[in-house]
Amino acid sequence: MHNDIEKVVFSEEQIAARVKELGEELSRDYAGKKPLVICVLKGAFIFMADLVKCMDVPVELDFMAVSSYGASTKSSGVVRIIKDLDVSVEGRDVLIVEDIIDTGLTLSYLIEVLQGRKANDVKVVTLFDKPARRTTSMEANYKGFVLPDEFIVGYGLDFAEQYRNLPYIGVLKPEIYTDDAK
Ligand SMILES: O=P(O)(O)OC[C@H]1O[C@H](OP(=O)(O)OP(=O)(O)O)[C@H](O)[C@@H]1O
Ligand code: HPA
Ligand SMILES: [Mg+2]
Repeated sequence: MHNDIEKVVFSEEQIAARVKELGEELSRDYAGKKPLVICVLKGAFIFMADLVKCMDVPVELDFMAVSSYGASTKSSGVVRIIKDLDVSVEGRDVLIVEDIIDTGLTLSYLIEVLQGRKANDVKVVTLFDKPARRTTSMEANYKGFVLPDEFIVGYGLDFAEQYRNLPYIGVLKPEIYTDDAK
């Protein structure tokens, strides 16, 4: 285990098992369709890679980068598009892949943008959901795990751009956070 980690919340094996279940559910629901699967960078990159390997339908992939957290554990409340999609979503069945829904600001912004671009259907799959911190009415269509109000890292999720490569989900030791801990 990494020295900065206080405890492991989900092991690599627990995550893999849940991702497989989500992939199977999505394969059933998208049977006969060709969804445009959108990865919300950077946090969702590992989840997206593992999830689409468990989806047994033809998928097209694209990537979008949005950011609201910077080097803090709290959302700035301002969502910025850093990298836009390469393809048009008009008339497409879009599946947004997120690592985590916290305040819901990132996703409510993204959904509004994609609906404004006339997607046929916009659904959301998130690996983690922290409903206690919601400031919007955002609800995912598919979710992996529901979490208490704890800042997590690993499996794509960062604190100040670190720890994304940990294969498990963990909570950092309190001394790792600087000014905005808890
Ligand atoms: O529901 P919210 O409060 O909006 O928080 C969730 C979003 O915040 C994180 O991204 P971040 O903006 O930190 O960028 P990153 O994916 O590059 O880490 C996370 O990956 C989600 O996209
Ligand atoms: O718990 C979290 N960890 C990492 N990034 C995040 N962005 C929102 N919530 C989190
Ligand atoms: Mg992040």
